[in-house]
Amino acid sequence: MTSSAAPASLEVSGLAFAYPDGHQALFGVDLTVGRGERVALLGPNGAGKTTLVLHLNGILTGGAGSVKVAGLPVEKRNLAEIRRRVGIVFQDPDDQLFMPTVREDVAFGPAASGMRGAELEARVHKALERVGMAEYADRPPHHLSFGQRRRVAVATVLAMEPEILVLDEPSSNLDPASRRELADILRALDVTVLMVTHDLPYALELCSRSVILSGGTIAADGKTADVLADDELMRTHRLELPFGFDPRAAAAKA
Ligand SMILES: Nc1ncnc2c1ncn2[C@@H]1O[C@H](COP(=O)(O)OP(=O)(O)OP(=O)(O)O)[C@@H](O)[C@H]1O
Repeated sequence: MTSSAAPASLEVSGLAFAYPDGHQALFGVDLTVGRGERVALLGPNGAGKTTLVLHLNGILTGGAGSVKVAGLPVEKRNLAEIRRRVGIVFQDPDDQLFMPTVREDVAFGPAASGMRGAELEARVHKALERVGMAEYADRPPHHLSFGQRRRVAVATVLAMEPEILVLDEPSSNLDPASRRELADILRALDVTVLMVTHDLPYALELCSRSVILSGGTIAADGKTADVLADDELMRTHRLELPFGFDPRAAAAKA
């Protein structure tokens, strides 16, 4: 990288972390995600994926190594700015939606950062448009379907115009049509994406690059079709494709 190039969206270096009970969940993780990349973070249960994600916006701190978001270190003194830059969409949209209307939920983050008036209104409208939910702005979130609530949860994060969008199991509990609609929405975004998922076809559909985290270390990092087609790698890390799914053929068709 030349000195004039923009810093990567995410640079994790040598990140190691043990929980207070002594359980070591990460052992020296290195991961760089360039601006505009969409990367799937795969791995079996207990691999350390959530632990890694919780370090990206400083919910967890205190381990060894470093995390930088667009060049800014994730440290206590920077947390307000880091939380603006790292948008995490959790698996359950109801963890993120708590206001009386969709509009107020999407406005909450930018308003908390001091945005007001027409600028705030425009920001909210743009975020809702990006997820195809502008016409639902005045609805209470609990009157929406699960898939619609997930899209609004994505909008609450997009409204902060984050450097990186982190999605935890974005396809979970979605019917096939909602799953496809969300994929179209995510593909159309011009934002860096890190997607944690057990849904391997969805990873292939959305992310050209996949990283396997297993036992707290990075076990593979490459083109998604190549990672998924490596039977031994997949078996070793307890990753299973749906019966009959051929990742190379699916990638060629996409
Ligand atoms: N608060 C905690 N205290 C102690 N150990 C924890 C804590 N949270 C998670 N762990 C342990 O750390 C390891 C990594 O957990 P983590 O939740 O990061 O895995 P994961 O890859 O996100 O798993 P999953 O796919 O099941 O969500 C696991 O062994 C887990 O039991």
